Amino acid sequence: MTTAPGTTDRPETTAPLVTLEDVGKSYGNVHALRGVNLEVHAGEVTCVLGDNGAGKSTLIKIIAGLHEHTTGTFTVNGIKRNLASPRAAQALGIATVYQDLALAPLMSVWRNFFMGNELRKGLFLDAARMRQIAEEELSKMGIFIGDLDRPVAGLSGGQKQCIAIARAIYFGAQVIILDEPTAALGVKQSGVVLKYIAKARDAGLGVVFITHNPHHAYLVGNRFIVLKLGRLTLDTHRDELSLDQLTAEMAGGQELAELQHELGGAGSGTTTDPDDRQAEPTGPDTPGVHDDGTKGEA
Ligand SMILES: Nc1ncnc2c1ncn2[C@@H]1O[C@H](COP(=O)(O)OP(=O)(O)OP(=O)(O)O)[C@@H](O)[C@H]1O
Repeated sequence: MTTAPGTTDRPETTAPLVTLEDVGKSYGNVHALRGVNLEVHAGEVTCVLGDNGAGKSTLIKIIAGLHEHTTGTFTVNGIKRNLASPRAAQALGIATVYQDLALAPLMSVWRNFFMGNELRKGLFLDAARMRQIAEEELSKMGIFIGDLDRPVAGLSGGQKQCIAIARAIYFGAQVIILDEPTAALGVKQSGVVLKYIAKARDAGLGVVFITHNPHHAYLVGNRFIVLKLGRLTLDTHRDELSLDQLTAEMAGGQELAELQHELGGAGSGTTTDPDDRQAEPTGPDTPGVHDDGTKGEA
């Protein structure tokens, strides 16, 4: 399985590739993001965790050039930006691998690898060169697919994610944003993808890894931010955070504790009447959750 990032060194002497400072985004009167800070450093994985509706997609879309932020500053390589399109983001070395991958299922592996960047020899596609480069690049990343003429539809979800990641790296990404790349995968395939995330990190890219899964995040992450209803509820470095703490944060420690109290009284009928709290058990604290409900040890 993927090894956790080997060092706790923080290469913060290098300037961040991407910085968001106090960034907000509103859709009309819906505040999807407020006051978000985030840094993406070369050779690090920044994990963005959060429940449905937390604002993860909005955050990706700002960095990927799909939406402009409404407040705060967004900086790429030290220059303030408001990216007008995904092409503008790509030109700055920011690549995004979406869940649906934008692969053409019936086309071959090598055609997909070069999709939109085809090599030509005169008027014709230079199929031999594209096939050869795709093979070399995939094997550099330790991805062995066999026959690159086969359509990508026949590949596993993990292999498809890896092709999309390798393609982004080959075409010059410095920052790669991965939108829940393990969400639809089983344990084994998730492991394959996590390995390539670690490889991209070790190759010096700045990786933004969006996920619901704290276990996956903790295997490869250097920095962790948790979003809840558009605000940051956690922003920390790996050496200041245990997996248990990250899991508790994701599970919504306080809410879970409250829910557990409510459900604990289910035998006498579920009620949220505050007067009923007198009947709550006065035994030991809820396992796994501290009084403040956030960073308990399981
Ligand atoms: N185009 C839009 N117009 C209006 N509201 C939007 C739009 N896009 C997102 N929102 C709202 O912004 C908030 C954050 O949504 P967002 O999709 O960024 O969350 P998310 O964390 O990616 O959720 P999920 O994991 O379900 O994709 C939600 O309340 C959502 O309804």
